[in-house]
Amino acid sequence: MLLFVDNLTNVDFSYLDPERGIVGETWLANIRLHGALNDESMVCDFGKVKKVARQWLDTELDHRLAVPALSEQLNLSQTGDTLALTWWLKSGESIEITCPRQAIALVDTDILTTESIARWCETQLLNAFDQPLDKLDLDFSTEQIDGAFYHYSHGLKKHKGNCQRIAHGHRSRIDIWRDGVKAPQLEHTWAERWRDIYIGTAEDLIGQPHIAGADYYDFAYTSDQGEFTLRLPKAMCYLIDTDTTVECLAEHIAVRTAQENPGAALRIRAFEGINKGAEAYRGQ
Ligand SMILES: Nc1nc2c(c(=O)[nH]1)N=C([C@H](O)[C@H](O)COP(=O)(O)OP(=O)(O)OP(=O)(O)O)CN2
Repeated sequence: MLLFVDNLTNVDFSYLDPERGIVGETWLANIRLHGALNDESMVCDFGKVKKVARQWLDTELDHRLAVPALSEQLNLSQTGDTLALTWWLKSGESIEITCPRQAIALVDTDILTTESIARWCETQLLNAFDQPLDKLDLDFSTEQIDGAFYHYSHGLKKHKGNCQRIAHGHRSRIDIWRDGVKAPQLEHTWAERWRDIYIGTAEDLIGQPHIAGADYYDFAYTSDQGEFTLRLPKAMCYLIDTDTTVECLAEHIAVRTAQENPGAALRIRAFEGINKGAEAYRGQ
């Protein structure tokens, strides 16, 4: 018998890609369990399926940076609870991160895709259920977005929860109205500006080294979970003067769009992942 739960949960995280760098993602998880009926005539109680699978995904993938542990482009070392990694990009540039172990999902594959991450999750999720199952399938899908969206990564050092991790991210829709009319051109400007971007807070910038012909930004902060550092090519970053909560991002988009469109009445609706976000206004 096959049991399914669609839209089980969504995971907001980032992953390392050889060309795109750090990619912020929001994926919807769907699960299928194969097994015999128990004495309640169920493969597994839906309540238990949701609780076990959501808890595992929330702990092991959500708000982490997923790293392909078997890739030749990765150098990884662990000292105590601190992981240090260098990710070599196809361009020859690199990304360097040090952070607490809990901020990273080490996926035993050489390339990260929806499929390879799903297979990794399936193996471990099967063990998370304290009952025999013949098979467990997981698949990830993305939100259907007709208009513009961007993938961004960030870290909120003041957040008490897992958003303090320096490189977790989101796939987020952006809606903009100019003088009361939907403005796809302005939305696409932001989608392009924030395509696969790391949005950094200027006060977390501790250096701007020039290494082997490339310009980098160094970010660092200490938060409740420990010390975080991140070095990445300047071209993969966008600096803002505030924290990077979605409230601040909506406000930033409003300010810059107003500067670029003097006199326009603007309504900015910025999402963080799926179904949530913040609005900011100018000239209304
Ligand atoms: N008002 C705000 N609250 C939070 C913000 C924010 O910008 N403004 N940001 C975050 C984090 O960036 C986090 O990544 C948000 O992810 P989310 O998965 O939605 O957070 P939760 O864990 O609270 O939600 P789940 O439904 O459990 O996934 C947090 N808050």
